[in-house]
Amino acid sequence: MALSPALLHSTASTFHGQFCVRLPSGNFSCGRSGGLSVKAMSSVVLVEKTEAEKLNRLKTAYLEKIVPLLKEEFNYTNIHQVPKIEKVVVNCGIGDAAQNAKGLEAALNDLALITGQRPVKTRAKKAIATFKIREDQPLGIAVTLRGNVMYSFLDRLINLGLPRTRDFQGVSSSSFDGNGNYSIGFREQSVFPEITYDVLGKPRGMDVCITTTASTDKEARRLLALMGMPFREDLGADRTAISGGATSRRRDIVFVVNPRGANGRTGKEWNKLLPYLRSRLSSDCNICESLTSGPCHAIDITREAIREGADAVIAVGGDGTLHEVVNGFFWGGKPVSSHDQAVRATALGLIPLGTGSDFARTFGWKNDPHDAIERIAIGGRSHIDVGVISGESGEPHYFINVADIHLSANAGYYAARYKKFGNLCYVIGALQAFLGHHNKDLRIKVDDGDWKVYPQVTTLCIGNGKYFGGGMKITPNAHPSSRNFEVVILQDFKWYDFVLKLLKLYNGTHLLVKNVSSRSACSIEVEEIASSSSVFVQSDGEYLGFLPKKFSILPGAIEMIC
Ligand SMILES: Nc1ncnc2c1ncn2[C@@H]1O[C@H](COP(=O)(O)OP(=O)(O)OP(=O)(O)O)[C@@H](O)[C@H]1O
Repeated sequence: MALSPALLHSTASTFHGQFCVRLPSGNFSCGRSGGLSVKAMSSVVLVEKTEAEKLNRLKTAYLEKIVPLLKEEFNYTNIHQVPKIEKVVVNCGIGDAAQNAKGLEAALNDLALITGQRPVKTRAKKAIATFKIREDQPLGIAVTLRGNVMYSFLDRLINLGLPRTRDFQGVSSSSFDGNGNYSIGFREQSVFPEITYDVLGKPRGMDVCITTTASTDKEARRLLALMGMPFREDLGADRTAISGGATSRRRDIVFVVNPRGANGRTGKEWNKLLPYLRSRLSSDCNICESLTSGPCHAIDITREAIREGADAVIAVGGDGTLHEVVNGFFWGGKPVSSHDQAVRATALGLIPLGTGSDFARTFGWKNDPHDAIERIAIGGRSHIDVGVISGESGEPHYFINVADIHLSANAGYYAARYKKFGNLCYVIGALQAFLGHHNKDLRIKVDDGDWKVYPQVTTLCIGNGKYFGGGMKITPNAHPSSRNFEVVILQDFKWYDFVLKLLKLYNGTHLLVKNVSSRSACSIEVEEIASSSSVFVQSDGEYLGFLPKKFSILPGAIEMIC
């Protein structure tokens, strides 16, 4: 089951959503500036208009962070398909309402204090003599919340009410109604800080029904979990800090740092970044820093971290470091798993600090490590696809961004020698690769189709991500959560074609150019027609040997911190 980190964190002391309430008696209960202001004067409760119009922080988190996450996770094509909370109905049954007018009034005031909106009385539809109920007799109270008042209530319910519940073990995932609506019952309303003991009348239970626009319970559960709803299953297996102080667990995060990345810049940037990273993450996370000692060391560090049950392994460096960390997620053709079956799957994270850092570009991530740290702090996860390459012999090899064959692979090989020139290294590498380059006839089999001959192939790229070569948008329609690759083949290109079409290659409009073809595929096999063992293959910018090779997609193989 996908586990669900909350996107908001708060404790009672840091919470800013409390109401400022004037009680019927004329006393004020505690409130803060910045919270939603509610007046409860002589039985009339009003949310001040200016306050009600302010954007609630849960609503902001929903719009800015949760909507994109859900859109990607459930592959919604339209923003209107993303589920949202439509309304929250809070109701409270009062059996003795007819005999106890004061009790009814007290319950009305309590619910008004908690929700910020005046409840209505719910009445009997018909008389039942056995229970001494007359028609139209008040039996309870209810309030329907929408908009900002609803978000404000939900925020306090999740971050204050639930964690203050006695012996709280998390809420049940089975209380969905099959149509994406969720209900929770409370034994006492005193879990809300607005109800002080001297104000508290008779302890009363209440039911909260959350109506969402989700069409399935799974989507609704994910929506609520991202809002911070502490589901019991997540608490059991989750090492993530769930919002609300009482239930927080610390995450173990392993940072795999390549100090030699970007010609040594990664190591220097990392040292500057560490104090900020510690101050931002150490309240919720155990931070483990692991510097690589040489090529392939990141693979071993990652495997070890996953076996030890790390919540996330973060690659700090370029695409080469990310590539090694991704390979560390697998061993002997299978995913590596933790010794402890109860912990959630280890997520992959990235602080892009390399020369090209092309994988990050697919997600539109800026080259700002502070943004990356923020993503790690929030901890939102998405399943992403991974490519697997198998050859004639040896272990399968994994890639996350782009695998490519022939000219571009040669260019990458040469570019590695000129990393000190930054992104210019790819241009120098490409020029050098052209010296002595010959286009090759290749035989290609896509998915379960027939083998076909592609004459004069200059380069063939298999994209899980969109970019390579320091920002060249080579497979513009690829996306790591699409469950397939985009394969782009350039045929019969001369060196001057690259010069003339360079701009198109960088901005991703080259697919319309003559001798360029593109298609999606879940697997592709490539071999030379006249075997010369000279057609070079690289994956994520790393050397991988020669053809023949088979490339297959592993849909949703890794959870990535996005
Ligand atoms: N301690 C180390 N000393 C030397 N090389 C290392 C060390 N640790 C890792 N490496 C190697 O450095 C290579 C390049 O690292 P990385 O991808 O992080 O930087 P980059 O090449 O500058 O960035 P990009 O790949 O995004 O262009 C990797 O292939 C990795 O094997």
